Amino acid sequence: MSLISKAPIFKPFTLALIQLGGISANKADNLKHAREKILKAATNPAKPQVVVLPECFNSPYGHVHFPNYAEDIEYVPGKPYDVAQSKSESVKMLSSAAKEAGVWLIGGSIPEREAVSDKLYNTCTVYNPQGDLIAMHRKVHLFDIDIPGKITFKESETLTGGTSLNFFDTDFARIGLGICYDVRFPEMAMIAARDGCHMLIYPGAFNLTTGPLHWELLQRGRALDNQIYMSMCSPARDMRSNYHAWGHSMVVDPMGKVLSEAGHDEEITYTDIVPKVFEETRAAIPVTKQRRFDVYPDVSA
Ligand SMILES: O=C(O)CCC(=O)C(=O)O
Repeated sequence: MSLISKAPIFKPFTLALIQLGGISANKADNLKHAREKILKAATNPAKPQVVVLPECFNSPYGHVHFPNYAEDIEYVPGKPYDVAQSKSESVKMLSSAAKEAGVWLIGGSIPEREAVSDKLYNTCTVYNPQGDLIAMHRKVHLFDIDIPGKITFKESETLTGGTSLNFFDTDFARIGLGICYDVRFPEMAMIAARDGCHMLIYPGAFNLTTGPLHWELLQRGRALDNQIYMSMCSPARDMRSNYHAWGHSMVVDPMGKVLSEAGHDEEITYTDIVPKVFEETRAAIPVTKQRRFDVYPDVSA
């Protein structure tokens, strides 16, 4: 018997992705700018219920920066969290912005330092419209790649990978969390879908080598494999910074159709998420009921 609680009934909602620009070495400026954009998104006539920030929104992206920007969050899943006592200035800002905006807020990601172990993580925190911190995801798969002559990146120089898969329930959907490179691991998305998630939302920051080839393909793949909504939110591209993000924040429906795509500058996109497409896709192409676990020896139902 599954220990996972029953997912909420899927109802329509609107999703805002903040493709944040101007991320600098000044954390206070980054937090101020992110806050302004959250409030701007929430007051748009589209009236989004969920607002998302990109990966590493409060610091420049790079393993050398993580130790200098890391914050102590001390969130224990399932336990109430007292934001007023938090040592994290980013958590305080995100909580107050979610409350003021009255939205569910997926707070991109920030470098986190776990005080007890002194380990660093790339961490996403989630807030309800009352400003409570209600979920957290530490990037599980670290971005360690080496494409000769193009890009070498090694998050594991300073970061540790998370050890849990995470989702949260709103009053209109169950939403699974991941961060950027996590999208390359179909097992993670498959487990989230089988745990009842209606949508996956991953803050991310692809680059100019893998972005053009893989950003859309991976999201459409995860969406179609699992007949689920999928979205990734990137920072805007800044050619003056050391890391050039791909941009193109995106939402894909369960048929694999791209519903919205940003360019590469700062922009907020608004997308309506409609349960009908989720239900119709699963009824028309019933792969979720046709799996042959009897012939997949390494995977169990
Ligand atoms: O997988 C990729 O190509 C990019 C991943 C990435 O940028 C990240 O994990 O931050």
